[in-house]
Amino acid sequence: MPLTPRPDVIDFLLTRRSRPAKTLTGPGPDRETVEVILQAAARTPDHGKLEPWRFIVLEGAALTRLGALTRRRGVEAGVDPDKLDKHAHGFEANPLVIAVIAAPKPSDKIPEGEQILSAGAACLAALNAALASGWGANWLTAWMATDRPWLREGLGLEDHETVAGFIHIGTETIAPPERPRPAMAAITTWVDA
Ligand SMILES: Cc1cc2nc3c(=O)[nH]c(=O)nc-3n(C[C@H](O)[C@H](O)[C@H](O)COP(=O)(O)O)c2cc1C
Repeated sequence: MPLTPRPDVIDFLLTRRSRPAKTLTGPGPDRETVEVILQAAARTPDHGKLEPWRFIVLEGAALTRLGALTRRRGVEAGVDPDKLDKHAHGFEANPLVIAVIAAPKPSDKIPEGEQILSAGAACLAALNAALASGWGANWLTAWMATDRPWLREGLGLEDHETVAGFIHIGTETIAPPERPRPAMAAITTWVDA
């Protein structure tokens, strides 16, 4: 028996569009909504059920603290000052950020690369759940996602952990124009023999 078609979901997937973090403002979603977004993120294909990801929800003073850390550590790390301002501003100006942590587990069977792919899938699921809940959202990384001193001081990550994505969530101020999408024929090969 075929699955029940969900044309509303297909329509969402074919029209979804991130909202740039720099265009988001407060308020952000309430806790109940964030919990639904996290549940959607955790319902992600995960080979071997290792749960190679976890979530850190950042709000209020935590975002102010991470903005200040980004400015301080970025200067130490030699990041371009204009870029640094953009990166810090993303924390300071957005009401809520979910850090999706890639936390690969030791396994003889599941390669670490597959575990990182699963963390990326969790990022997209969180992003799509936020958009589908009516919030502006953007998946960002930048240098902070892999900078050990930033990750240790900012989020208390262990050495094997990195940030697969910072999912910035807030209220949309302007709808972005559509951006060019791939020419499907150029990226698709049909093989029947
Ligand atoms: C892993 C990953 C990291 C990203 N990091 C950044 C980033 O640091 N800065 C940025 O401007 N866009 C970044 N992007 C791009 C945006 O999230 C997004 O692809 C773009 O805004 C268009 O999204 P849309 O296809 O949902 O409209 C990143 C995307 C991915 C998949």
